[in-house]
Amino acid sequence: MGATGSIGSSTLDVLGRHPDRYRLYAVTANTSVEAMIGICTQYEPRFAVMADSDSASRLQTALHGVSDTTVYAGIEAMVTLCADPEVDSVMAAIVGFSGLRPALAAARAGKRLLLANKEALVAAGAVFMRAVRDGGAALLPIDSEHNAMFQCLPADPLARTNVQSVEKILLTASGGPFRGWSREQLTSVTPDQACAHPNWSMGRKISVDSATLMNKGLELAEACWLFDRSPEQIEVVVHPQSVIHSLIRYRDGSVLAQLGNPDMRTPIAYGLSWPDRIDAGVQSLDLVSVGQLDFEAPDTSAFPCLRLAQEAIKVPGGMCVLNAANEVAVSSFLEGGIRFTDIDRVIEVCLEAITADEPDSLDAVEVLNGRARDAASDVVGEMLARTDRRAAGR
Ligand SMILES: NC(=O)C1=CN([C@@H]2O[C@H](COP(=O)(O)OP(=O)(O)OC[C@H]3O[C@@H](n4cnc5c(N)ncnc54)[C@H](OP(=O)(O)O)[C@@H]3O)[C@@H](O)[C@H]2O)C=CC1
Ligand SMILES: CC(=O)[C@@H](O)[C@H](O)COP(=O)(O)O
Ligand SMILES: [Mn+2]
Repeated sequence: MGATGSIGSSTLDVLGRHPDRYRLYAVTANTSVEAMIGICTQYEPRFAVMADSDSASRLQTALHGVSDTTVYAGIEAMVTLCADPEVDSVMAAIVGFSGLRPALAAARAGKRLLLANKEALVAAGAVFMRAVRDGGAALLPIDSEHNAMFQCLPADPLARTNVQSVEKILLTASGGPFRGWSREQLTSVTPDQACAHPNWSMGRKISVDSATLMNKGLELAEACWLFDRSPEQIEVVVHPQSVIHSLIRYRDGSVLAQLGNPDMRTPIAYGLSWPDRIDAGVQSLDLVSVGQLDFEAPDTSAFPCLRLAQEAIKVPGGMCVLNAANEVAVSSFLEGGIRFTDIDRVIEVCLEAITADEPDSLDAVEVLNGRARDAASDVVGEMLARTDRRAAGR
Protein backbone atom coordinates (compact mmCIF):
# COMPACT_ATOMS: atom_id res chain seq x y z
CA MET A 1 0.00 0.00 0.00
CA GLY A 2 1.51 3.37 -0.98
CA ALA A 3 3.87 1.85 -3.55
CA THR A 4 4.75 5.18 -5.17
CA GLY A 5 5.89 6.85 -1.95
CA SER A 6 9.21 6.97 -0.18
CA ILE A 7 8.58 3.79 1.87
CA GLY A 8 6.93 2.16 -1.16
CA SER A 9 10.01 2.77 -3.34
CA SER A 10 12.38 1.47 -0.67
CA THR A 11 10.20 -1.62 -0.26
CA LEU A 12 10.24 -2.29 -4.00
CA ASP A 13 14.02 -1.87 -3.97
CA VAL A 14 14.38 -4.54 -1.25
CA LEU A 15 11.91 -6.88 -2.99
CA GLY A 16 13.80 -6.44 -6.26
CA ARG A 17 16.94 -7.80 -4.58
CA HIS A 18 15.20 -11.05 -3.64
CA PRO A 19 13.08 -12.30 -6.56
CA ASP A 20 13.63 -15.86 -5.34
CA ARG A 21 12.05 -15.05 -1.98
CA TYR A 22 9.23 -12.58 -2.64
CA ARG A 23 6.55 -12.09 -5.30
CA LEU A 24 4.76 -8.76 -5.56
CA TYR A 25 1.02 -9.48 -5.67
CA ALA A 26 -0.56 -6.01 -5.60
CA VAL A 27 0.42 -2.35 -5.47
CA THR A 28 -1.64 0.74 -4.65
CA ALA A 29 -1.32 4.51 -5.00
CA ASN A 30 -3.44 7.62 -4.82
CA THR A 31 -3.11 9.46 -8.15
CA SER A 32 0.53 8.93 -9.31
CA VAL A 33 -0.30 7.17 -12.57
CA GLU A 34 3.11 7.68 -14.23
CA ALA A 35 4.97 6.16 -11.29
CA MET A 36 2.55 3.23 -11.23
CA ILE A 37 3.11 2.55 -14.95
CA GLY A 38 6.83 2.18 -14.17
CA ILE A 39 6.19 -0.08 -11.15
CA CYS A 40 3.72 -2.33 -12.98
CA THR A 41 5.99 -2.64 -16.00
CA GLN A 42 9.03 -3.51 -13.91
CA TYR A 43 7.46 -5.77 -11.24
CA GLU A 44 4.36 -7.13 -13.02
CA PRO A 45 2.08 -7.39 -9.95
CA ARG A 46 -1.24 -9.23 -10.45
CA PHE A 47 -3.21 -6.18 -9.28
CA ALA A 48 -2.83 -2.43 -9.01
CA VAL A 49 -5.28 -0.07 -7.33
CA MET A 50 -5.60 3.69 -7.73
CA ALA A 51 -7.66 5.72 -5.26
CA ASP A 52 -10.00 7.13 -7.94
CA SER A 53 -11.54 5.71 -11.10
CA ASP A 54 -10.08 8.30 -13.48
CA SER A 55 -6.51 7.45 -12.37
CA ALA A 56 -7.34 3.75 -12.54
CA SER A 57 -8.64 3.91 -16.11
CA ARG A 58 -5.60 5.96 -17.20
CA LEU A 59 -3.33 3.31 -15.67
CA GLN A 60 -5.23 0.40 -17.23
CA THR A 61 -5.08 2.06 -20.66
CA ALA A 62 -1.35 2.75 -20.36
CA LEU A 63 -0.66 -0.87 -19.34
CA HIS A 64 -2.63 -2.36 -22.25
CA GLY A 65 -0.29 -4.70 -24.16
CA VAL A 66 2.57 -3.91 -21.78
CA SER A 67 1.67 -5.67 -18.55
CA ASP A 68 -0.97 -8.20 -17.44
CA THR A 69 -1.69 -6.25 -14.25
CA THR A 70 -5.41 -5.82 -13.55
CA VAL A 71 -6.30 -2.34 -12.31
CA TYR A 72 -8.99 -1.49 -9.78
CA ALA A 73 -10.15 1.79 -8.24
CA GLY A 74 -11.02 2.84 -4.72
CA ILE A 75 -10.27 2.15 -1.10
CA GLU A 76 -12.62 -0.89 -1.01
CA ALA A 77 -10.42 -2.64 -3.58
CA MET A 78 -7.38 -1.91 -1.39
CA VAL A 79 -9.22 -3.33 1.62
CA THR A 80 -10.16 -6.48 -0.33
CA LEU A 81 -6.59 -7.06 -1.53
CA CYS A 82 -5.20 -6.62 1.99
CA ALA A 83 -7.35 -9.56 3.08
CA ASP A 84 -6.80 -11.66 -0.07
CA PRO A 85 -5.90 -15.27 0.87
CA GLU A 86 -3.02 -15.16 -1.66
CA VAL A 87 -1.34 -12.42 0.38
CA ASP A 88 1.14 -13.24 3.17
CA SER A 89 2.49 -9.76 3.97
CA VAL A 90 1.14 -6.25 3.65
CA MET A 91 3.32 -3.15 3.71
CA ALA A 92 1.08 -0.41 5.15
CA ALA A 93 2.76 2.69 3.70
CA ILE A 94 -0.13 4.96 2.75
CA VAL A 95 0.41 8.33 4.41
CA GLY A 96 -2.10 9.51 7.01
CA PHE A 97 -5.51 8.43 8.24
CA SER A 98 -6.47 7.32 4.70
CA GLY A 99 -4.39 4.18 5.25
CA LEU A 100 -6.38 3.00 8.26
CA ARG A 101 -8.99 0.80 6.58
CA PRO A 102 -6.56 -1.22 4.43
CA ALA A 103 -4.19 -1.68 7.40
CA LEU A 104 -7.07 -2.82 9.62
CA ALA A 105 -8.19 -5.26 6.93
CA ALA A 106 -4.72 -6.81 6.86
CA ALA A 107 -4.71 -7.02 10.67
CA ARG A 108 -8.13 -8.68 10.79
CA ALA A 109 -7.09 -11.14 8.10
CA GLY A 110 -4.06 -12.23 10.15
CA LYS A 111 -1.38 -11.07 7.74
CA ARG A 112 2.21 -10.17 8.48
CA LEU A 113 1.51 -6.45 8.79
CA LEU A 114 4.52 -4.22 8.14
CA LEU A 115 3.42 -0.95 9.69
CA ALA A 116 4.94 2.28 8.40
CA ASN A 117 1.61 4.18 8.45
CA LYS A 118 1.89 5.32 12.08
CA GLU A 119 -1.13 7.66 11.81
CA ALA A 120 -3.42 4.61 11.46
CA LEU A 121 -2.24 3.13 14.76
CA VAL A 122 -2.10 6.49 16.56
CA ALA A 123 -5.64 7.46 15.53
CA ALA A 124 -7.27 4.07 16.03
CA GLY A 125 -5.18 2.87 19.01
CA ALA A 126 -7.15 0.23 20.92
CA VAL A 127 -9.33 -0.60 17.88
CA PHE A 128 -6.23 -1.26 15.81
CA MET A 129 -4.53 -3.43 18.45
CA ARG A 130 -7.73 -5.42 18.99
CA ALA A 131 -7.87 -6.14 15.24
CA VAL A 132 -4.27 -7.38 15.36
CA ARG A 133 -5.02 -9.66 18.33
CA ASP A 134 -8.35 -10.98 17.03
CA GLY A 135 -6.98 -11.54 13.53
CA GLY A 136 -3.80 -13.21 14.79
CA ALA A 137 -1.67 -10.85 12.69
CA ALA A 138 2.08 -10.47 13.14
CA LEU A 139 2.54 -6.72 13.60
CA LEU A 140 6.06 -5.65 12.65
CA PRO A 141 7.00 -1.99 13.14
CA ILE A 142 8.72 -0.42 10.15
CA ASP A 143 9.09 3.07 11.63
CA SER A 144 12.87 3.14 12.21
CA GLU A 145 12.71 3.84 15.97
CA HIS A 146 10.09 1.19 16.68
CA ASN A 147 11.87 -1.30 14.50
CA ALA A 148 14.99 -0.59 16.59
CA MET A 149 13.00 -1.08 19.82
CA PHE A 150 11.58 -4.33 18.46
CA GLN A 151 15.10 -5.52 17.69
CA CYS A 152 16.40 -4.59 21.18
CA LEU A 153 13.48 -5.94 23.22
CA PRO A 154 13.23 -9.65 24.09
CA ALA A 155 12.13 -11.81 21.15
CA ASP A 156 9.48 -13.60 23.21
CA PRO A 157 6.16 -11.65 22.89
CA LEU A 158 5.30 -12.00 26.59
CA ALA A 159 8.76 -10.92 27.74
CA ARG A 160 8.62 -7.99 25.29
CA THR A 161 5.71 -6.32 27.06
CA ASN A 162 6.90 -7.25 30.58
CA VAL A 163 7.55 -4.00 32.44
CA GLN A 164 9.66 -5.65 35.16
CA SER A 165 12.88 -5.94 33.16
CA VAL A 166 12.67 -2.76 31.08
CA GLU A 167 13.20 0.53 32.91
CA LYS A 168 12.76 2.95 29.98
CA ILE A 169 12.40 3.01 26.24
CA LEU A 170 14.60 5.77 24.83
CA LEU A 171 12.99 7.15 21.67
CA THR A 172 15.53 9.05 19.57
CA ALA A 173 14.69 12.19 17.56
CA SER A 174 16.93 13.94 15.06
CA GLY A 175 15.52 17.35 16.06
CA GLY A 176 14.66 18.00 12.40
CA PRO A 177 15.96 20.75 10.10
CA PHE A 178 15.28 23.55 12.61
CA ARG A 179 16.98 22.07 15.69
CA GLY A 180 18.25 24.95 17.83
CA TRP A 181 16.06 27.57 16.11
CA SER A 182 14.00 30.05 18.15
CA ARG A 183 10.22 30.40 17.90
CA GLU A 184 10.77 33.77 16.22
CA GLN A 185 12.99 32.25 13.51
CA LEU A 186 10.39 29.55 12.88
CA THR A 187 7.57 31.95 11.95
CA SER A 188 8.79 32.50 8.39
CA VAL A 189 10.08 29.06 7.33
CA THR A 190 8.91 27.69 3.96
CA PRO A 191 7.55 24.22 3.13
CA ASP A 192 10.74 23.37 1.21
CA GLN A 193 12.89 24.31 4.21
CA ALA A 194 10.69 22.22 6.48
CA CYS A 195 10.93 19.23 4.13
CA ALA A 196 14.74 19.33 3.97
CA HIS A 197 15.36 16.73 6.67
CA PRO A 198 19.03 16.56 7.71
CA ASN A 199 19.30 12.74 7.59
CA TRP A 200 16.30 11.06 5.97
CA SER A 201 14.71 11.36 2.55
CA MET A 202 10.95 11.05 3.19
CA GLY A 203 7.52 12.15 1.96
CA ARG A 204 6.51 15.76 2.60
CA LYS A 205 3.95 15.14 5.35
CA ILE A 206 6.25 13.16 7.64
CA SER A 207 9.08 15.59 6.87
CA VAL A 208 6.99 18.47 8.24
CA ASP A 209 6.09 16.32 11.25
CA SER A 210 9.80 15.80 11.90
CA ALA A 211 10.39 19.55 11.64
CA THR A 212 7.63 20.39 14.19
CA LEU A 213 8.56 17.41 16.45
CA MET A 214 5.02 16.11 15.97
CA ASN A 215 6.62 13.02 14.46
CA LYS A 216 8.00 12.26 17.93
CA GLY A 217 4.59 12.87 19.49
CA LEU A 218 3.03 10.36 17.06
CA GLU A 219 5.91 7.96 17.67
CA LEU A 220 5.44 8.21 21.43
CA ALA A 221 1.85 6.99 21.07
CA GLU A 222 2.94 4.41 18.51
CA ALA A 223 5.48 2.96 20.99
CA CYS A 224 2.89 2.88 23.79
CA TRP A 225 0.51 0.80 21.65
CA LEU A 226 3.14 -1.46 20.09
CA PHE A 227 4.91 -2.38 23.31
CA ASP A 228 2.09 -1.88 25.84
CA ARG A 229 3.82 0.95 27.75
CA SER A 230 2.64 4.12 29.45
CA PRO A 231 3.99 7.46 28.13
CA GLU A 232 6.03 7.85 31.33
CA GLN A 233 8.01 4.75 30.40
CA ILE A 234 9.22 6.39 27.20
CA GLU A 235 11.77 9.21 27.07
CA VAL A 236 12.52 11.28 23.98
CA VAL A 237 16.22 11.98 23.39
CA VAL A 238 17.44 14.22 20.58
CA HIS A 239 20.26 12.54 18.67
CA PRO A 240 21.08 14.69 15.62
CA GLN A 241 23.05 12.07 13.65
CA SER A 242 20.16 9.53 13.40
CA VAL A 243 22.63 6.65 13.67
CA ILE A 244 21.18 5.21 16.87
CA HIS A 245 17.56 4.45 16.03
CA SER A 246 16.37 3.95 19.63
CA LEU A 247 17.46 2.25 22.83
CA ILE A 248 16.10 0.05 25.63
CA ARG A 249 17.34 0.70 29.14
CA TYR A 250 17.02 -2.45 31.28
CA ARG A 251 16.77 -2.54 35.06
CA ASP A 252 20.21 -4.10 35.44
CA GLY A 253 21.87 -1.02 33.94
CA SER A 254 22.28 -2.47 30.43
CA VAL A 255 21.27 -0.25 27.52
CA LEU A 256 20.72 -1.97 24.17
CA ALA A 257 20.64 0.11 21.00
CA GLN A 258 20.20 -0.58 17.30
CA LEU A 259 22.49 1.41 15.02
CA GLY A 260 22.73 1.79 11.28
CA ASN A 261 22.99 4.31 8.48
CA PRO A 262 19.71 6.22 8.14
CA ASP A 263 18.20 4.15 5.33
CA MET A 264 14.66 2.75 5.61
CA ARG A 265 15.63 -0.34 3.63
CA THR A 266 17.09 -1.76 6.86
CA PRO A 267 13.83 -1.84 8.88
CA ILE A 268 11.89 -2.81 5.74
CA ALA A 269 14.18 -5.79 5.06
CA TYR A 270 14.00 -6.77 8.72
CA GLY A 271 10.20 -6.66 8.69
CA LEU A 272 10.01 -8.68 5.49
CA SER A 273 12.48 -11.37 6.53
CA TRP A 274 12.02 -11.53 10.34
CA PRO A 275 13.18 -13.63 12.13
CA ASP A 276 15.82 -14.02 9.38
CA ARG A 277 17.92 -11.19 8.01
CA ILE A 278 18.46 -10.48 4.33
CA ASP A 279 20.60 -8.11 2.28
CA ALA A 280 18.93 -4.68 2.16
CA GLY A 281 21.40 -2.91 -0.14
CA VAL A 282 22.36 -0.60 2.73
CA GLN A 283 25.91 0.66 3.12
CA SER A 284 27.72 -0.71 6.19
CA LEU A 285 27.94 1.68 9.11
CA ASP A 286 31.43 3.16 9.43
CA LEU A 287 31.69 4.47 12.99
CA VAL A 288 35.01 6.20 12.37
CA SER A 289 33.52 8.32 9.60
CA VAL A 290 30.45 9.05 11.78
CA GLY A 291 32.99 10.20 14.38
CA GLN A 292 30.67 11.49 17.04
CA LEU A 293 27.24 10.72 18.49
CA ASP A 294 25.50 13.62 20.28
CA PHE A 295 22.49 13.77 22.57
CA GLU A 296 20.34 16.56 24.00
CA ALA A 297 16.87 17.16 25.45
CA PRO A 298 14.02 18.17 23.09
CA ASP A 299 13.04 21.87 23.05
CA THR A 300 9.28 21.77 23.67
CA SER A 301 9.03 25.56 24.02
CA ALA A 302 10.04 26.31 20.45
CA PHE A 303 8.43 23.03 19.26
CA PRO A 304 5.22 22.57 21.31
CA CYS A 305 3.86 19.66 19.22
CA LEU A 306 5.66 17.04 21.30
CA ARG A 307 4.22 18.52 24.50
CA LEU A 308 0.73 18.59 22.93
CA ALA A 309 1.02 14.89 22.14
CA GLN A 310 2.29 14.09 25.64
CA GLU A 311 -0.87 15.77 26.98
CA ALA A 312 -3.30 14.43 24.36
CA ILE A 313 -2.23 10.84 24.94
CA LYS A 314 -3.80 11.01 28.43
CA VAL A 315 -7.18 12.26 27.14
CA PRO A 316 -9.83 9.87 25.72
CA GLY A 317 -9.72 10.17 21.93
CA GLY A 318 -7.02 12.82 22.27
CA MET A 319 -4.55 11.28 19.85
CA CYS A 320 -7.26 10.76 17.22
CA VAL A 321 -8.14 14.47 17.46
CA LEU A 322 -4.49 15.53 17.50
CA ASN A 323 -3.67 13.40 14.46
CA ALA A 324 -6.61 14.73 12.44
CA ALA A 325 -5.90 18.37 13.33
CA ASN A 326 -2.23 17.86 12.49
CA GLU A 327 -3.05 16.38 9.06
CA VAL A 328 -5.28 19.35 8.20
CA ALA A 329 -2.76 21.91 9.50
CA VAL A 330 0.25 20.34 7.78
CA SER A 331 -1.63 20.09 4.52
CA SER A 332 -2.50 23.81 4.67
CA PHE A 333 1.12 24.70 5.51
CA LEU A 334 2.39 22.62 2.57
CA GLU A 335 -0.09 24.34 0.23
CA GLY A 336 1.27 27.74 1.23
CA GLY A 337 -1.64 28.52 3.61
CA ILE A 338 -0.93 28.82 7.33
CA ARG A 339 2.51 29.48 8.81
CA PHE A 340 4.74 26.78 10.27
CA THR A 341 4.14 28.12 13.79
CA ASP A 342 0.36 28.02 13.23
CA ILE A 343 0.43 24.21 13.02
CA ASP A 344 0.63 23.69 16.78
CA ARG A 345 -1.92 26.47 17.36
CA VAL A 346 -4.51 24.70 15.18
CA ILE A 347 -3.94 21.47 17.07
CA GLU A 348 -4.15 23.11 20.48
CA VAL A 349 -7.46 24.84 19.66
CA CYS A 350 -8.95 21.54 18.43
CA LEU A 351 -7.78 19.63 21.49
CA GLU A 352 -9.39 22.24 23.74
CA ALA A 353 -12.64 22.33 21.73
CA ILE A 354 -13.33 18.61 21.29
CA THR A 355 -14.27 16.23 24.07
CA ALA A 356 -14.98 12.61 23.28
CA ASP A 357 -15.02 9.09 24.63
CA GLU A 358 -12.20 6.76 23.64
CA PRO A 359 -13.44 5.40 20.27
CA ASP A 360 -14.22 1.68 20.55
CA SER A 361 -15.00 0.82 16.92
CA LEU A 362 -13.82 1.78 13.45
CA ASP A 363 -17.02 3.80 12.98
CA ALA A 364 -16.36 5.76 16.18
CA VAL A 365 -12.76 6.43 15.12
CA GLU A 366 -13.95 7.69 11.73
CA VAL A 367 -16.60 9.92 13.29
CA LEU A 368 -14.12 11.47 15.72
CA ASN A 369 -11.55 11.90 12.95
CA GLY A 370 -14.20 13.68 10.86
CA ARG A 371 -15.22 15.99 13.73
CA ALA A 372 -11.60 16.94 14.38
CA ARG A 373 -10.89 17.53 10.69
CA ASP A 374 -13.93 19.81 10.42
CA ALA A 375 -12.88 21.76 13.52
CA ALA A 376 -9.31 22.08 12.24
CA SER A 377 -10.51 23.24 8.82
CA ASP A 378 -12.56 25.96 10.54
CA VAL A 379 -9.54 27.12 12.58
CA VAL A 380 -7.33 27.14 9.49
CA GLY A 381 -10.03 29.06 7.59
CA GLU A 382 -10.20 31.70 10.32
CA MET A 383 -6.41 32.05 10.36
CA LEU A 384 -6.28 32.49 6.59
CA ALA A 385 -9.14 35.03 6.67
CA ARG A 386 -7.31 37.03 9.38
CA THR A 387 -4.14 37.01 7.24
CA ASP A 388 -6.14 38.22 4.21
CA ARG A 389 -7.72 41.03 6.27
CA ARG A 390 -4.28 42.09 7.55
CA ALA A 391 -2.88 42.07 4.00
CA ALA A 392 -5.82 44.22 2.85
CA GLY A 393 -5.15 46.66 5.73
CA ARG A 394 -8.54 46.02 7.36
N1 LIG B 1 9.39 7.97 4.51
C1 LIG B 1 9.91 7.45 5.59
O1 LIG B 1 11.15 7.30 5.68
C2 LIG B 1 9.06 7.03 6.73
C3 LIG B 1 7.68 7.03 6.62
N2 LIG B 1 6.91 6.58 7.64
C4 LIG B 1 5.46 6.58 7.51
O2 LIG B 1 5.10 5.85 6.34
C5 LIG B 1 3.95 6.41 5.71
C6 LIG B 1 4.30 6.76 4.27
O3 LIG B 1 5.29 7.76 4.29
P1 LIG B 1 6.05 8.22 2.96
O4 LIG B 1 6.37 7.00 2.15
O5 LIG B 1 7.13 9.09 3.40
O6 LIG B 1 4.93 9.06 2.24
P2 LIG B 1 4.84 9.51 0.70
O7 LIG B 1 4.10 10.77 0.68
O8 LIG B 1 6.18 9.46 0.08
O9 LIG B 1 3.95 8.35 0.04
C7 LIG B 1 2.61 8.19 0.39
C8 LIG B 1 1.98 7.06 -0.40
O10 LIG B 1 0.60 6.99 -0.03
C9 LIG B 1 -0.22 7.13 -1.20
N3 LIG B 1 -1.43 7.84 -0.81
C10 LIG B 1 -1.53 9.12 -0.39
N4 LIG B 1 -2.80 9.44 -0.11
C11 LIG B 1 -3.53 8.32 -0.37
C12 LIG B 1 -4.91 8.02 -0.32
N5 LIG B 1 -5.81 8.93 0.06
N6 LIG B 1 -5.33 6.78 -0.66
C13 LIG B 1 -4.42 5.85 -1.07
N7 LIG B 1 -3.11 6.08 -1.16
C14 LIG B 1 -2.66 7.31 -0.81
C15 LIG B 1 0.64 7.93 -2.17
O11 LIG B 1 0.20 7.76 -3.51
P3 LIG B 1 0.48 8.91 -4.64
O12 LIG B 1 1.94 8.83 -4.97
O13 LIG B 1 -0.38 8.54 -5.75
O14 LIG B 1 0.13 10.23 -3.99
C16 LIG B 1 2.00 7.27 -1.92
O15 LIG B 1 2.08 6.04 -2.55
C17 LIG B 1 3.56 7.63 6.57
O16 LIG B 1 2.57 7.25 7.48
C18 LIG B 1 4.85 7.97 7.32
O17 LIG B 1 4.61 8.58 8.56
C19 LIG B 1 7.45 6.12 8.81
C20 LIG B 1 8.80 6.12 8.97
C21 LIG B 1 9.71 6.57 7.95
C1 LIG C 1 12.89 7.36 9.30
C2 LIG C 1 11.92 7.53 10.36
O1 LIG C 1 11.61 6.61 11.09
C3 LIG C 1 11.35 8.86 10.60
O2 LIG C 1 10.20 8.79 11.41
C4 LIG C 1 12.43 9.63 11.25
O3 LIG C 1 12.51 9.17 12.56
C5 LIG C 1 12.21 11.07 11.22
O4 LIG C 1 13.18 11.66 11.99
P1 LIG C 1 12.90 12.58 13.25
O5 LIG C 1 11.44 12.69 13.50
O6 LIG C 1 13.63 11.92 14.37
O7 LIG C 1 13.50 13.87 12.81
MN1 LIG D 1 10.49 7.34 12.79
